[in-house]
Amino acid sequence: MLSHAPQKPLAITMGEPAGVGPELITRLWRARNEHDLPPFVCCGAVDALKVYAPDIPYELVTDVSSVPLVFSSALPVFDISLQEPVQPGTPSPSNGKAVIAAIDAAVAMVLSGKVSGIVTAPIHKAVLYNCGFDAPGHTEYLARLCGMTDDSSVMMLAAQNLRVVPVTVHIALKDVPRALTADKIVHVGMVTAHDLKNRFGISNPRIAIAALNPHAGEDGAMGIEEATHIQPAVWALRDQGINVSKPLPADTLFHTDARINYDAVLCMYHDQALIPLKTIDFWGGVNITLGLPIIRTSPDHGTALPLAGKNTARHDSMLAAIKMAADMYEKQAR
Ligand SMILES: NC(=O)c1ccc[n+]([C@@H]2O[C@H](COP(=O)([O-])OP(=O)(O)OC[C@H]3O[C@@H](n4cnc5c(N)ncnc54)[C@H](O)[C@@H]3O)[C@@H](O)[C@H]2O)c1
Ligand SMILES: N[C@H](C(=O)O)[C@H](O)COP(=O)(O)O
Repeated sequence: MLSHAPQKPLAITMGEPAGVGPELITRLWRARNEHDLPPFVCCGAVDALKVYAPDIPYELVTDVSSVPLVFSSALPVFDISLQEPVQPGTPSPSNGKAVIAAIDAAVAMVLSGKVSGIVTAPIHKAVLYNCGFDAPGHTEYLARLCGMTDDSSVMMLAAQNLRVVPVTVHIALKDVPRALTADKIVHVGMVTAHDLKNRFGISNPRIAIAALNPHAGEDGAMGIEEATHIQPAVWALRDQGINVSKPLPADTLFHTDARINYDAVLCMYHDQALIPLKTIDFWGGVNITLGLPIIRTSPDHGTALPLAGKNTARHDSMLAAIKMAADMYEKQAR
């Protein structure tokens, strides 16, 4: 790890302590040299980490500037106490506040320039909702912590040869048509084009637009949203110089040859985007929040509660999320 010694660290939030997050963080600290990982600090409860990896050295840090030095010999932890002991696989609502506090701490570190970006381990959303967390997920909560409105950040998931951006995210399917306004599609398209240029180095991003309805509405016979909202958004984005397609039938957008034609697809709802992505590369997929003044990545999987503590959960996606955050920071610093 000497090659990374002077590098600004990343902050990794522990996520749900009863899920697979803490186990993956400790496992990747052990494998830091094998994967040539940049230094990172875990924002979370050292007691949770010890449940999964009692045998590794930990060092509690309050001053993040020590992290690069500590990292080679111990896992640096910005410790946040839990209310209750961790039982792998069984989240405790009493620990919800600590889960949120870990995210708050990591964001404070990145906003003050002490870390280069944040990687978030998965949270158990239903548990957090029950203890007062009123954002749908990290994506919106991070916007709020950055002083922006919830709907200003944009979710993108990236895997090998595919990037998908859901325009509507964590809402019931029945509410999608109402939520899908031309303004929203334009906002998501503008943020996506901007960040593909500035954070991913794609000078003229090609953005495919998925239709909402079968056969892109079949001239109105199978739905009108293409004509009323999606096509007007396409015109508005083109007026801004953004390279977007017309609304395309979603069923033929994701096969191998189709994927060559674009750098990202704007999808109209959560599963239209995430099913192809997680089918093509569940293990390697990374969730990135666009539109923020900070770098944030995350594995594309959730808490996988039944696997927690068994040491069988795969770490590929968490590893890819760490590497992507480091790459994004390097690109930005150039
Ligand atoms: N970024 C996030 O915080 C985030 C992302 C997705 C889901 N979640 C939350 O996670 C919870 C569970 O959601 P879910 O069941 O839909 O998705 P999940 O990803 O936790 O699990 C889906 C399936 O994939 C498997 N899986 C997940 N991660 C794995 C890994 N690392 N290795 C091997 N197998 C793995 C699980 O065992 C399960 O069969 C929900 O509360 C959801 O809100 C959080
Ligand atoms: N929609 C994502 C998924 O299913 O993988 C996930 O819930 C991420 O949400 P946040 O990153 O906003 O927590």
